[in-house]
Amino acid sequence: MLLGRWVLVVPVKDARRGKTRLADVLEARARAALVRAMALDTVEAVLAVPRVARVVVVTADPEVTAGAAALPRVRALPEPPAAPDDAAGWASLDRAVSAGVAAARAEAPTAHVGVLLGDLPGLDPAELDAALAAAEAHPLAVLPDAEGTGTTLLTARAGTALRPAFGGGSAAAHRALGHAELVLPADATLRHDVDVPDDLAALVARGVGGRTGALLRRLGPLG
Ligand SMILES: Nc1nc2c(ncn2[C@@H]2O[C@H](COP(=O)(O)OP(=O)(O)OP(=O)(O)O)[C@@H](O)[C@H]2O)c(=O)[nH]1
Ligand SMILES: C=C(OP(=O)(O)O)C(=O)O
Repeated sequence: MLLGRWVLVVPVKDARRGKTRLADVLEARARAALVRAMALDTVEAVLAVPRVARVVVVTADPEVTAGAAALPRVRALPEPPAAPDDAAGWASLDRAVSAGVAAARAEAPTAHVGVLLGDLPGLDPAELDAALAAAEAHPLAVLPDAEGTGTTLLTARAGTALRPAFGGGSAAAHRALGHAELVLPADATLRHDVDVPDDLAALVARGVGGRTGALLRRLGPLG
């Protein structure tokens, strides 16, 4: 039985290729471990949201797949095959998101669908619950990241098609595609994805827990 009316799609890049913008402060193995820890912490926070019935994780990463599949109400979907235009930029992320949305719609045709990026390890489930409640007022909605340029959450109500346009400037691109902007304070955990070393430092300063917190404590001072 559905707990809520939402299915959330969480895309996670193969950890061995992820978070390249953290390369100055973390070596490759630590970075891959961080991508995995952040992704699974994000999924666990989503599972704690009463409005969310199920989660679809789209990834080519074997450890994220195994970790996600071990969680209740989570389906791990393999990354769709690459296409020639992937090298040009964000096409592979949009393709992964679209595959996840299609799977969500096939599993639960009457559910609303949300896409949440998989690098929000400090996420407060109550904030996501409130944002999804607000999103229910709109056929399509977008929540910009803390800088206001990217997207952390993209939603489509049941029966409304979702066309993703992730990548640089995606908040404006999603608004142009008809997504109503959700308004949350700039310090909302839902707006704070981890992209660059300063984001990681801010996360540590706020006192992140879970797998990500344990890993960062084990790794010691960054850089
Ligand atoms: N499945 C899938 N997820 C992706 C892909 N590209 C990005 N993501 C995920 O989308 C979210 C936002 O991506 P970014 O912030 O650019 O993360 P990233 O690509 O690991 O970081 P950089 O290498 O620093 O650009 C993260 O959860 C990524 O894991 C992709 O091609 N496939
Ligand atoms: C892909 C995106 O994420 P980021 O800005 O975190 O790279 C986006 O915001 O569309």
